[in-house]
Amino acid sequence: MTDDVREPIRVGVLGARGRVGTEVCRAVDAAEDLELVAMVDQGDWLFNVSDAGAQVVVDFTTPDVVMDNLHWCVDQGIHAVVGTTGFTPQRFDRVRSWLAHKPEVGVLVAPNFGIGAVLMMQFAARAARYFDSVEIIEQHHPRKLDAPSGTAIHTAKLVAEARAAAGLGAMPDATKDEVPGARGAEIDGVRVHSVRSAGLVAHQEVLFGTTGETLTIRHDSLDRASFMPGVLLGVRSIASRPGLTIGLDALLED
Ligand SMILES: NC(=O)C1=CN([C@@H]2O[C@H](COP(=O)(O)OP(=O)(O)OC[C@H]3O[C@@H](n4cnc5c(N)ncnc54)[C@H](OP(=O)(O)O)[C@@H]3O)[C@@H](O)[C@H]2O)C=CC1
Ligand SMILES: O=C(O)C1=N[C@H](C(=O)O)C[C@H](O)C1
Repeated sequence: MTDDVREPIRVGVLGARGRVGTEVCRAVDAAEDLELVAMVDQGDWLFNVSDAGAQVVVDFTTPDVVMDNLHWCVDQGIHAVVGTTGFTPQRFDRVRSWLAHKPEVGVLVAPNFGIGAVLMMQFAARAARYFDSVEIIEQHHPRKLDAPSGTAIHTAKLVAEARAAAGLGAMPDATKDEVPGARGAEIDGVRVHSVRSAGLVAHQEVLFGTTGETLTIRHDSLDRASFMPGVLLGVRSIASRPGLTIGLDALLED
């Protein structure tokens, strides 16, 4: 009989002193099958991560530094689980080009690691074909750097794809006179409204309307602990998923 005792996965955290990074360090530290080997924040030496033998990096930093971090991880052959926002189709293409030289490396970029948020996006995509109108209202804490949120942008893209596949055209809207910004930002033809207020964490409503009825799909992250089951799932899965994975959806179906 052999003992099936696996070595813990060695994890480095980038953005370790940030709001989410702090929570990630706590969650990794508390997991018996994971070992927190490096905590790196602004001004720290990135090579601490490779020196510590990290197998997986978790990045919750800022949109302006995440690409350099990710490029470094791929070059080092370290898998990456990324929650930082700011990803565009062009950025994803760059990540794919780096991975072409390191086909064994896995990178997961998820706009939202909350399981409820993933379901909210899936439900919104499913509902989209049945409604003439849809608008997204995202609400976040006031220290957030980007607007709209990555989750709102991703939701808008999913909804727009579903509407296009169903042959739906432009949404009804008679607005002629508009104070700039009053109708929100337009992402792939979907209006997105961003609220920033003290007291909030991360919240989103997708509001659908058609003749005589509306449907509101709402998700609330009331605590950053809500992102941790998704982050840990990513950390445990990414080594067996070489290449680029976008969104948590595929991992939830494994
Ligand atoms: N996908 C998801 O589920 C979620 C994604 N997010 C996203 O994660 C990101 C971080 O959010 P949040 O934790 O609230 O932000 P914070 O500003 O609290 O944390 C970011 C941290 O990264 C640090 N940092 C800056 N540059 C570097 C660098 N080069 N190397 C390492 N660390 C660095 C910052 O330091 P300093 O403050 O000194 O600049 C800060 O401590 C955002 O893009 C946010 O939208 C957030 C929640 C969930
Ligand atoms: O900055 C945040 O807080 C969050 N960022 C992500 C986003 O932009 O969608 C995920 C979540 O909304 C929290």
